Order: sequence, then C-alpha cells, then structure tokens
Amino acid sequence: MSKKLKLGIFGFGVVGQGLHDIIRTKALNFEIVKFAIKDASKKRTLPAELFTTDKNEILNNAEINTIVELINDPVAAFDIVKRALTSGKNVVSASKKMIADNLEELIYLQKQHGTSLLYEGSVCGSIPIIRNLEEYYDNELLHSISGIFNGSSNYILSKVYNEGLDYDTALKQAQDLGFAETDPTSDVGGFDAKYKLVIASAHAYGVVVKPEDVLNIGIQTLSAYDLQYAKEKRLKIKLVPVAKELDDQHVAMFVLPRFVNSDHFLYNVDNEYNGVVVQAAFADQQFFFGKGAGGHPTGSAVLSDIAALRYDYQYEYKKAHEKKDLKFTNDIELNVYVRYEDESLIEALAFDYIHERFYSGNFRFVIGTIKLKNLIANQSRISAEGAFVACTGDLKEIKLHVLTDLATEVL
Ligand SMILES: NC(=O)C1=CN([C@@H]2O[C@H](COP(=O)(O)OP(=O)(O)OC[C@H]3O[C@@H](n4cnc5c(N)ncnc54)[C@H](OP(=O)(O)O)[C@@H]3O)[C@@H](O)[C@H]2O)C=CC1
Ligand SMILES: N[C@@H](CC=O)C(=O)O
Repeated sequence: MSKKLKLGIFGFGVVGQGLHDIIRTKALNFEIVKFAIKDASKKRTLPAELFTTDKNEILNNAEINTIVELINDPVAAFDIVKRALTSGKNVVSASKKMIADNLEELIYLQKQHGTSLLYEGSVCGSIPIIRNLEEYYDNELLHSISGIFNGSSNYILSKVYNEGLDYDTALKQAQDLGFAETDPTSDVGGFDAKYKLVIASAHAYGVVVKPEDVLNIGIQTLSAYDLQYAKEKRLKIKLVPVAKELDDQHVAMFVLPRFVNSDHFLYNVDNEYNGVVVQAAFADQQFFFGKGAGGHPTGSAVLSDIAALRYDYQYEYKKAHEKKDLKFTNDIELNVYVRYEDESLIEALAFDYIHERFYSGNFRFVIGTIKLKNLIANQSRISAEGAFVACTGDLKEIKLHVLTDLATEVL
C-alpha cells in the first residue's frame, strides 16, 4: 500500500527547483512540508514560509518522514543524510560526491537503522541505471559498464568538435545552463564521472571503492592537435568511465578520454546527454541513453525515487553478497594515445609496446600499450605538462597485467 510521504527538501537550486516544477504538475501521495536553503536573502519563487535556513527545523520535525537532499555542499550533505537515516527518516539524494565518498558508511547506516537511501539522480541524471543494475541485472554476469556519465564535459566536447566553439565558451554555456558543478573542475577533470562510476559499480559488482583509488584523467588539456587527430581519423573524443570485470576475482575502474568511431553507441551521444553501455554475458550489449544533467531530467529521477519510497523500496546491494571474491585492481594494461611535449614524459610512462609515433613541429604523440599504474604514477606530471591522454581501441583490449614468475622473483 502507498505510504503518505511528508517531505523536507534540502536545496532549491537547479535540481530542487526542477523537482518542484515536476511535483506541482502531479497529484501524488506526498506533501512538501519545508525547503532548507542556505542564503535567506535570495529571492524565491515560492512563499517565504516554505523556506528555512535551519536544518533542525526539518531534521527534528517528527511529521517529516522523508528527506530529499539536493545541495551543493558534500560535507553538509553527508551530515544531513547521516542524521536523517539514523533518526528513522528515508532519504533521496543526488549528491554523487557525498555518496561515493561515504558509500560504505551509508550502506551500513541503512542496515543498522532499517532506513532507505535512494540515489538514482546521482548517476547519469534521467537514465534509470542504478535500479536496472540493482534489479534487472541481478542474475546476469556483467562484463563491463562504461559510457558518458558527465553532461558538462560531453557538452563541451560536443560544442568544440561539432561547432568549433572554443573550450572556455562551451564551459561557460554548460555552467549557465545549470549542468556544471559549483567547481567545474569536477566535471572536466573526470571526478564527477568517477563518483558516478564508483556508485554504479557498487550495484553492478558489489565492490565499494574509495574514489581516490580510481584514476581519473579529464579533458582540460584537450588541444587543437587532439581535435585534428580525431577529425582526420573520423573519431570523436568522449570522456568515458569504465568498470570491467577481468576475471572472477578482479574488477578494474578508471575514467579517461576515449576516441570513439561512428559505429560506437557513444558516437552520437552529444551535448548534455549521457549514455551507458552495459556488456552482459547473456543479454550481450545494451545501451541506455538520456539527459544526464539539468533540473528537469535530474528532478525526474529524484521524483522516481521519492515515489519508490511510498512503497518502502530499498537497495539490497545484492552483488556484494554474491561476488565476495571480486576485488578492485589497478593492475591492468590498456592502449592509449598520449600527446606530449617533453620526450622524457614518454620515457617515464614506460610503455610496454609503442604501436605508433608521430612528430610534426610541436605535435607529437605516441600510441601504445601501457600499465594503468604508470599513468597513475605520472598523473600530476601529465596535467602539469598539458599532455593529453585518451584510450584507443575497445574494452576487450583492457587486460589484467599479470606479473611473470621471473618478474615476481626479481621484485
Ligand atoms: N545540476 C545538475 O544537473 C545535477 C546536479 N546534481 C547534484 O545535485 C546537487 C544539487 O545540485 P544543483 O541543484 O545543481 O546545485 P545548485 O547550486 O543549483 O543549488 C544548490 C542548493 O543547495 C542549497 N544549499 C547549499 N548548502 C546548503 C546547506 N548547507 N543547507 C541547505 N541548503 C544548502 C543552496 O541554497 P541557496 O539557494 O540559498 O544558495 C541551493 O538552493 C549537487 O550535489 C549536484 O552535484 C546531480 C545531478 C544533476
Ligand atoms: N555536473 C553534472 C551534473 C549531473 O550530474 C554533469 O554535468 O553531468
């Protein structure tokens, strides 16, 4: 039976207002009691008595049984969510950084207090990927999940590639449209995509990984040379998070730009749209497509979670019980393009094989097979020197890096 929900909503920004726009068009079995915001002096489109700057007015209100957390401060968000779950209130959140940073504790709190935290809106906006990973793929072996998980960086890459806009103008547009994070480094640096990957992987593989253990290299160093290379080869550049099960004991995760050809599902995913490619053992390849950012698309995912709470829906994190032997690893090899200036960077990266080298004036690149750990070790140097790294090839080429007996003995 549907339960009547009394909502306390934290945040009335892009997503909070988007959610409210949707709710007011519907007659649903819930009521908004109060919004918490930060800045009391801002003009609002709703009556003043609906707002408070005191979180306790919501968290201590026994009438409110459901908290919707949509704020842009991950530390404050964690405090709110923790207090709500601990005091018997169910929660819907879209704060991916907060969730990814604290996932283990959030899972524990739900179990401990019998409360539910749902967060479909935190991963790929309107695409219902978490509930699909949790429910639909419950019994399916997933070889990999990958895709475009960040609307802002995809918006920039699309505008720069398709329309010849400059990077800064495209970024400003993504900010003005409400797609970008408060600090857009999270978008263009691949952090936001990584938080989403970490959350999705907990449902796909039952593996909860700390975001700081996962490599993310973004698109900030993209240059005209990289675009020229892509265009000459009829490829597009996308920022692609990947989680791949390598065998029954190892799963790898990383976020890197990737060259995709016109046969690839992601090739035509442009602007703020996101796409998720699931490679399953029996269902084979499946593709989810939808808007990944913006108030209404994200609001629709948040609304779906609120509606699910009317029936006390909870994530069960089933894969965590089924896949106890599966562990996260960075011990993989993959094929990458590195555009660089200083030859010594290529020496430091210690490619296993170099498949192609190119020099013409200041445009230099290498394509080859590399250990992910060598990219991790040189990550700050890559960014400081303005080098650009992108995956080439497909996910089949990503392999566990197995130390030979001889190499193990030497180490
Ligand atoms: N924008 C998007 O497309 C998407 C965003 N998200 C996530 O959703 C969350 C909200 O994003 P978005 O709506 O874009 O952010 P905005 O910056 O547009 O809005 C943030 C809101 O949070 C309020 N706020 C900040 N700190 C507090 C606090 N301590 N207590 C109460 N209210 C507070 C602000 O108050 P005030 O109005 O007074 O400034 C504002 O209303 C973020 O975690 C974001 O990562 C997820 C998916 C998509
Ligand atoms: N900044 C994010 C917003 C949605 O999660 C993005 O651009 O995808």
